[in-house]
Parts: sequence; C-alpha cells; structure tokens
Amino acid sequence: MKPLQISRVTKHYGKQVAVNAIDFEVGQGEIYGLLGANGAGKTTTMRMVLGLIHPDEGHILWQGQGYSVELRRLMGYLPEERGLYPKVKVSDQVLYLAELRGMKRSEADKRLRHWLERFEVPDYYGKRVEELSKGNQQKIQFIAAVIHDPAILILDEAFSGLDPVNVELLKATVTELRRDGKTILFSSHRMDHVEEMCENICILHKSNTVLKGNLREIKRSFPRERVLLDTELEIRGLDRIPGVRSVERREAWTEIRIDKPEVAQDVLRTASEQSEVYRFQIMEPTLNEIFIKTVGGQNRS
Ligand SMILES: Nc1ncnc2c1ncn2[C@@H]1O[C@H](COP(=O)(O)OP(=O)(O)OP(=O)(O)O)[C@@H](O)[C@H]1O
Repeated sequence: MKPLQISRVTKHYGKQVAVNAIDFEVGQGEIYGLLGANGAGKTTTMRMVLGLIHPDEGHILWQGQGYSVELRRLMGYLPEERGLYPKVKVSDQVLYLAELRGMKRSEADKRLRHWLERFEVPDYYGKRVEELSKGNQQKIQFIAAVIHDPAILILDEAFSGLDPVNVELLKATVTELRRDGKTILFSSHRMDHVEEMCENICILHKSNTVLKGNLREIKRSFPRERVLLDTELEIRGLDRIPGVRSVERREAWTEIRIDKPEVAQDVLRTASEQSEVYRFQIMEPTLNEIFIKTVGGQNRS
C-alpha cells in the first residue's frame, strides 16, 4: 500500500461542496499530479493533506496514521499564494520556519546556506525579502518548504512566475527529491510540467474526480487525432479527405487534425500518391489536449 492515502474525502464550505468524495494515493519516490481548472478543489485537497483544514467525510492517512503534530513536521508546503514577510531578513524568516518544524537553529543555518549556494544566491542570506524579485522570493519560499527535509512535499503551482532557467533549476530539484524517496503532491496549470514530472495524475473538475490513473495509460486510452507529415513535395487535397478537421503548414512539417484514428491511413495514402514521404507520425494526445477534452466536455454537460 502506498504511504499517502486519500480516501473518499469530501469538504464543504457552507452549502458549497469544494471537494467531493475524492480518492487517490501517492507512493514514496513519486510525484503525483493534482490537476483541475480554477476552483476545482486542488488547494482545498492540499490543505486537507496538510491538516490545515479537516475533511467532512473520508480520511487521509500517512503510513496508516491520521493527522498529528508530528506528522506536520514531516511535511513541506509551497503554497500558491506566496507568504513571506517583506520586511524580515531571508535568514531570520527561513530559520524561524525551520525551528517551527523542529530543527535546531544551527543545523537549519547550515542547510539554508547549502540551499542558497545550490540556487546560486548565497548573498540573499542577509537581505530583506522585499529586496528580492518575485521569482527569487519564490526560490526562498521553496527553500523554506524543504529545509527540514520533509518526507511529504506539497507543491501548489511551484513554478509559476519563474523564468525558464529557474523553472529548470526547481524542476531538477524536485526530481532529485523524488529520487531521494520523497512523496510529492504537485499541482500545476502547466500541463507540460505535469507531463514531464508525474507518473500518476488526478484531474478534478467542480470538486469531482473526472480522470485518474497512470498518465501513460491515460494517454494510450485517448484516440490519436493528430498526424505530422513531412514530404518532398507539397501535398494537395489533404483538407478534402473525409474526417480531416484541419491542415496547418509549419516550417518543417504539416500538422493534420483528424476526427478518428483510421483517417490517418487516408492521409498517408494521399501523401504517398503525390510525393516521397519523409516523415509520417501519428501523435499521442498531449496532456493539455486530454485536459481540455475532459474538463471542456464536462463543462458542456
Ligand atoms: N475558505 C473558503 N471559503 C469558501 N469557499 C471556498 C474557500 N476556499 C475555497 N472555496 C471554494 O471551494 C472550491 C474549490 O476551491 P480551491 O481553492 O480548492 O480550488 P483550486 O482547484 O485550488 O483553484 P485554483 O486553480 O483557482 O487555485 C471553489 O469553489 C472555491 O470558491
């Protein structure tokens, strides 16, 4: 059994259901993707895992145990809304938070210096938070979330607002934490990040689970409706093939959207009748396409 179990968890705010009977489990050394449109219930779920709010129904267990103060010390949280005190020095703030998690100040100080070096910002140690850019404040908040070496890490939109270099830096760090055996709950609106990092996902929509499982298997279960084609000569009449939805010519290839997978063979036949075919690839749907199809479809119903 995986160490983090979320079972039939429901949460109401007044009459409104924020999370409705959701189930999932996260393994050690796993980054689990919690996805959903705005207001779907992701933050509410994360706050329940953290024990900041409590489920009305269902239960959340870590290694078979319910919430406790000791358990809270095993958790690291990067909230979506960044919450550092602007006037306080980086070192004072992070060391205070580390002590709250049960660390000795001297040990926390060593770890803070290590992380600042690692993020190539050692000179931030004595700066006030307000002197740092938004993205760099986020790096500090990330350090505050991991300084006590938590077993469970909860990352709500961890990479938002970061430049591409810092996104890569944090991505590599999170991947390393997974390798170290951490249990990581990861929420993001950036489907490419989720696709890159998560093995299993759960998509919430209006408080309900609409899709859940192994990402690779989910992708295989969706029809392949996109073809990439590169030919020596330009192909005429692609858009007249029944079942072809759109034809977009790009610099290096043509992208063809089709109604159903079988139409791909008609595309290949038409192309090879007219030219040598350099590349013909039937593409798996991206997570972004799956998300839009799933959540968009639910919106229409
Ligand atoms: N403190 C609260 N009081 C009342 N309703 C709340 C509260 N917090 C969240 N909600 C409601 O619960 C639902 C789920 O919100 P939640 O913040 O969990 O969504 P989310 O998936 O994290 O959204 P986003 O992507 O916008 O951050 C929403 O309808 C929201 O309005």
